[in-house]
Amino acid sequence: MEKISVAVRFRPSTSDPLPSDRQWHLDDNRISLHRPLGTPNPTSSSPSFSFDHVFDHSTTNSSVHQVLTSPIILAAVDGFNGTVFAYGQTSSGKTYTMNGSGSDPGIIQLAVRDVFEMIQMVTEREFLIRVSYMEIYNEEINDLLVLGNQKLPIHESLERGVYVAGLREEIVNNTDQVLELIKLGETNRHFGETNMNARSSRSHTIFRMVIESSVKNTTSSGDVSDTDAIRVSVLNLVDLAGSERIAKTGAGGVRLKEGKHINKSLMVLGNVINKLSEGKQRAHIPYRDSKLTRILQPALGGNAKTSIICTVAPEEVHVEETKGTLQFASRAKRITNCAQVNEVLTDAALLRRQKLEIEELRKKLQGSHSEVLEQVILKQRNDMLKSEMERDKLATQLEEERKARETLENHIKEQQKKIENLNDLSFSSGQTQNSCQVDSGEISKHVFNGNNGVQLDVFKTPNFKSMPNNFVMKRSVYSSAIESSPIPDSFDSIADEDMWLRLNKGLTTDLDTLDMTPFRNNQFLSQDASLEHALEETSTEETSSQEADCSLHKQELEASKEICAKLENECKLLREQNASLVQTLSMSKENVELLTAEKEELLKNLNIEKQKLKDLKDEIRQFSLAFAQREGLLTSLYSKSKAMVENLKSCRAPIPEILEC
Ligand SMILES: Nc1ncnc2c1ncn2[C@@H]1O[C@H](COP(=O)(O)OP(=O)(O)OP(=O)(O)O)[C@@H](O)[C@H]1O
Repeated sequence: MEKISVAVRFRPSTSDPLPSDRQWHLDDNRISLHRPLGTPNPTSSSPSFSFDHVFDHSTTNSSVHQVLTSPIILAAVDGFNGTVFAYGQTSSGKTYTMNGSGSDPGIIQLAVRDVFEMIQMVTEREFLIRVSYMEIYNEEINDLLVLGNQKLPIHESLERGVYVAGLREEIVNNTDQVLELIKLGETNRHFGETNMNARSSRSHTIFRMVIESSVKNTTSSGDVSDTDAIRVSVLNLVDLAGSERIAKTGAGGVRLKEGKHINKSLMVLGNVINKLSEGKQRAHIPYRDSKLTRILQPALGGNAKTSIICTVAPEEVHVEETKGTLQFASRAKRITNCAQVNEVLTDAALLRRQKLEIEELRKKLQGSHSEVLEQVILKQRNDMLKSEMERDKLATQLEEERKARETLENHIKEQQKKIENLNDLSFSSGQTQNSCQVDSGEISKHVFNGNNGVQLDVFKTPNFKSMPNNFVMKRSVYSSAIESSPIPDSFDSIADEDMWLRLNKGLTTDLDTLDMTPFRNNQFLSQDASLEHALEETSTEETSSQEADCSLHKQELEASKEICAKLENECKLLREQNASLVQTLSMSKENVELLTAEKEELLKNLNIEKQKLKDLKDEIRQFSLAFAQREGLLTSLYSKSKAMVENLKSCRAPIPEILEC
């Protein structure tokens, strides 16, 4: 952000001051109006003013340029827009300042010379300079370089901003070429004689230089960098028509009409300056109220470095107009512009940058796609591992269940066997009981008969051999009953039952190996029968309990079978899931391969495009150079031809046919 630079320039007086005259006093950069005898005028209507620069009547154009406009020219060569305009009442020296005289070249000439000198010094860039020259006459835009190219419209576009459509732009290569064009433009410009100025500008003129530059030898790597950008800056050098009082200028007819247009457009300029000087954000600035302000819009509060030279007449007769100019200048001083280097991209560079952007986006897209794929694959792998672990766990559970089932089955088998055995035992014990009853009858019969032979039969060891298993069971029950049996009277050679029990407690022994007393034997037999009965009862209880156990185990087995079936189903599902995951994984891999192939193909195409672009750019550069040369030649030929025609006309010599054509 920078303020507009404002200078005030006093032209030399055209008449000697009278003693009664108020006079402008210049002190450094301050201006104040003094009464006769040099005392400052104390009235508030004539305050003192200060500006960036104040030039007195003796200052040359060259000095003004040095101080005020030279920095703007330098900035324009660097790519900043620049505008210098001269503002002031009629006959105050605007045209003199901008166009100069034979001995004192004006700002325009000096600026043109500076531009070419400066671009010579910038060796690392190549420049293309175009110039145009237009006037706003009676609120119409005319091309000063092409006769008849008049009433040009103002257009606006995003790329070019506000521009005059159809305005001729000449490509120029040196100062002389430009000066020739300016001379040509001057001949087409509207001047008129008024009471105030014998050669009064009746139009606002805008001499414009468009300075384009790019870095020489741009990189061939195809990378887009700052070197691909082209700087395009516009330098406007404006000579405004002067505000005038009709009474003073004595204008009438055409001059009056011109004067009205001039004053109106200057008033709009004043309004724009006023609004801008207020510094209100978002305030409406009436740029569109005149063609002048519309064209100068970037220079007024926009993207440009701007200097205003306010020219004033020192004579007492013009004091009010001078005050008005100084007030205008004071307001303009408050305006802030925001200049920046204007860089544009060539079509080729734009295309290249866009291609790169697309490529970057594509890479990002592919990157993100492959990242997503990788994540999917990772997730699938994790899922697969999880399901495998679950499957293993389930398989282990299944195995355990199987083992448990087998154990249960074995247990059940054992239980069943036991039940069968118990059944057998109860059956056998029934038989044994019967046989015992028969034996005891026989015994009693034999005992009562007193038959020794029979006695021998009676003392025969009972036959338990047919149920050895049952005997073990019987023995255990039997042992508990024996604990309370009385001690036998005599032991002799017969083994005592208690002794036997004490000695053989819990052991399976064949009773056939023992000798027993007949009484004891008999007692044993009767005890045995009761024991058999107890045993039968016990085994019935045990059987029923074991049957209950068995049914419980059966239920458990059924439940276990169900769990097994469930687990098998889950296992099957997991296997299926696993298979589908493997399939998805392989599909993802295929996708990745396809994308990689596509990417490679795109890269190949991109390289081909890059090469094409490079070739195209070379062609464009060559064409531009050839075009510039051709334009230069044509312009100089045109200027020369025109000069010859003028010469011939002045000599009244017949015009050669070739030139007439
Ligand atoms: N600084 C100066 N030194 C010498 N002569 C000057 C100076 N300024 C102006 N003059 C002379 O004053 C006269 C009027 O100047 P000029 O035509 O430049 O005024 P102007 O402001 O352009 O007027 P208009 O608005 O009518 O075109 C001219 O003859 C010019 O040579």
